[in-house]
Amino acid sequence: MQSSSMSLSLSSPPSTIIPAAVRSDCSSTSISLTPRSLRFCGLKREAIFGLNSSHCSALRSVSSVKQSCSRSNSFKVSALAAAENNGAAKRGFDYDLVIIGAGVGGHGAALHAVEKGLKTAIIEGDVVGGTCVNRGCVPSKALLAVSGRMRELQNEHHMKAFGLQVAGAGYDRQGVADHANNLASKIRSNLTNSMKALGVDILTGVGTVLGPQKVKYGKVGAEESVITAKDIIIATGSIPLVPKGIEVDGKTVITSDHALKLEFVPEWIAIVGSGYIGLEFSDVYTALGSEVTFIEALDQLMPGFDPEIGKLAQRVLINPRKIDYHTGVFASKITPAKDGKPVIIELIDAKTKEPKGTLEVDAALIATGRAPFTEGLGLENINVQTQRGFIPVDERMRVIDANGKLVPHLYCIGDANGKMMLAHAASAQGISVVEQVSGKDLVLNHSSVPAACFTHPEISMVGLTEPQAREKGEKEGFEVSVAKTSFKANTKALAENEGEGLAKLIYRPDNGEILGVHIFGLHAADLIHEASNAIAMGTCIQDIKFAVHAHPTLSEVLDELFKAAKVKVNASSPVGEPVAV
Ligand SMILES: Cc1cc2nc3c(=O)[nH]c(=O)nc-3n(C[C@H](O)[C@H](O)[C@H](O)COP(=O)(O)OP(=O)(O)OC[C@H]3O[C@@H](n4cnc5c(N)ncnc54)[C@H](O)[C@@H]3O)c2cc1C
Ligand SMILES: NC(=O)c1ccc[n+]([C@@H]2O[C@H](COP(=O)([O-])OP(=O)(O)OC[C@H]3O[C@@H](n4cnc5c(N)ncnc54)[C@H](O)[C@@H]3O)[C@@H](O)[C@H]2O)c1
Repeated sequence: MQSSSMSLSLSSPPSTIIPAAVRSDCSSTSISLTPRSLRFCGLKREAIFGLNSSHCSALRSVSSVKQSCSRSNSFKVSALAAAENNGAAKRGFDYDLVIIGAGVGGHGAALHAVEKGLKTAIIEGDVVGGTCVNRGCVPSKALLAVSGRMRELQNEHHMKAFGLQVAGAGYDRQGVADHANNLASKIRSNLTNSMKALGVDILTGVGTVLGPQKVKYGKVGAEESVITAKDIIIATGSIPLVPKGIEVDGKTVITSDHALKLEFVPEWIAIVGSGYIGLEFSDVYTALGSEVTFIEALDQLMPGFDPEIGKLAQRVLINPRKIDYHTGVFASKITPAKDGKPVIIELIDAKTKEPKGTLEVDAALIATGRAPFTEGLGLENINVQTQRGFIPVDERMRVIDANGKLVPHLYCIGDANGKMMLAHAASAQGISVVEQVSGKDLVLNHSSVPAACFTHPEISMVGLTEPQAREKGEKEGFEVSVAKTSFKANTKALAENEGEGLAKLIYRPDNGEILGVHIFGLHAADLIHEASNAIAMGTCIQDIKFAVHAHPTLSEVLDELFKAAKVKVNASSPVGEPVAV
């Protein structure tokens, strides 16, 4: 069984390297560069790609915004030129770049490749958009948008506090399901059209790596075509992981693939796993009237989150809702409902494996993690062995073979490499590969990649949890401090009657380096980017605390947070050689 340990905490962040081109672009300059000016100057891509504190000083000087902006214009020109002549690959290959898998990772890589002037093809064996668009982020966020509104309309106390009267809220299940499905279709065609418009060749069928720089594609059993490419990216994603002993019938025992279709709303549903998928669906189901029972193998709910944030989330998202839970237990056997009998779940103690009783429920959602999808990829043709199912890669997403050697010109991004199973991480990894094959060494700093759980309220995070930071501090010999601010003191949150929330900063008091930020509260998923961008750009607390925030906004929660940190007087910024973060 694949464990669910493919969570954020286990990914090993690579060393961060300042790209040579950025170093030299920045060194001849004299004006101050803010995040906003970076964005206007076409440097954003480099900026978000993990420049850490050591790069503060390099980025603080750029010759002139005007000069840099003309650089940005020339990027645009080259993108247009590339779209017009996506027909001439270099050095006798059919393509400069072939991507296998048109999920968000493949899509992000394809668009960037065209911008860089690469003749690009993408091979898709199913539908464009992959998990995120068709069976993941997009439809789930449509359901969560509905659950957020239902929750609000049903909360009489909340409405009364505004002076509002609502006569009772109801929903049409098919209407809700249609909203999710329509959104997925819309985003899928947006993605397809964006690639077509830029001249990416979309090839249909299963892609198989035949050898270095050679791929075949086509329908299994039908005629297949062979193409060559200077570089190949594998972006084949993942599928739901169903532990042994669990029988999924797609009706009463389901995975997220089925749940997103919302074919029925059970009165009582057991959710196996209290990670991202479990939590988000508990928000949806309880808002639509279901009772939920969590079954979680570890000793606490939401084990992947910072423990303090997890505790608060439990107080707000679990305890007051129609949710109960069993922790420290495995669902060892699940039998779907049949012949008038309910779904039967057999529980065992996660440590001793002793039986822990049986549950009878209307439905069970299996949310125990995701397994990488590498079937039919032909990894044996290039001597690559998966590790726990994942394709092994180095920090530059270069594929490593069974002998520990790099496979030339072969990369793997997104869920299939298991570094960070998030849509934006897949896309960012793809962009970093395209930069590399275009001659710029750009390594994604995974510690700067934010994550969010879209419950009501939301949870977001970037970097290390407090226990992880303390462990690192102990090992490397630095002190760790924590600062916190509450949403209760924020005018905008109070105006919205949403004062329940906490932001937590984990940092080094000796030099002001931000190690992690965790937020629970209204719009936490949007608020986290100030912190993640600060980590990516190496902005230290002693600098960011002077940034100005509009009043009254939720962003003032972070303003207060950075101001609450106690960085030692005369702390030197962690400037120096590029370091691993
Ligand atoms: C319910 C749910 C909600 C989620 N919500 C979020 C969220 O809110 N935010 C977030 O960041 N992430 C979220 N995720 C995770 C996110 O969906 C994934 O991290 C992301 O889709 C990974 O992208 P990818 O490109 O690596 O793979 P995928 O999106 O899985 O795409 C892989 C593509 O490759 C194709 N393929 C596979 N093998 C082959 C082959 N041999 N030849 C040709 N094509 C092939 C597949 O058909 C698929 O289209 C969610 C996931 C789920 C399940
Ligand atoms: N908002 C988002 O960004 C978002 C939303 C949904 C999914 N995702 C991505 O999808 C991936 C999969 O999500 P997920 O929630 O399935 O996985 P997860 O790894 O987040 O959580 C799985 C949970 O299941 C528990 N578990 C595993 N096996 C079990 C068993 N047999 N019995 C009981 N409990 C068990 C684990 O301890 C863990 O708490 C995640 O890695 C996440 O990155 C992201």
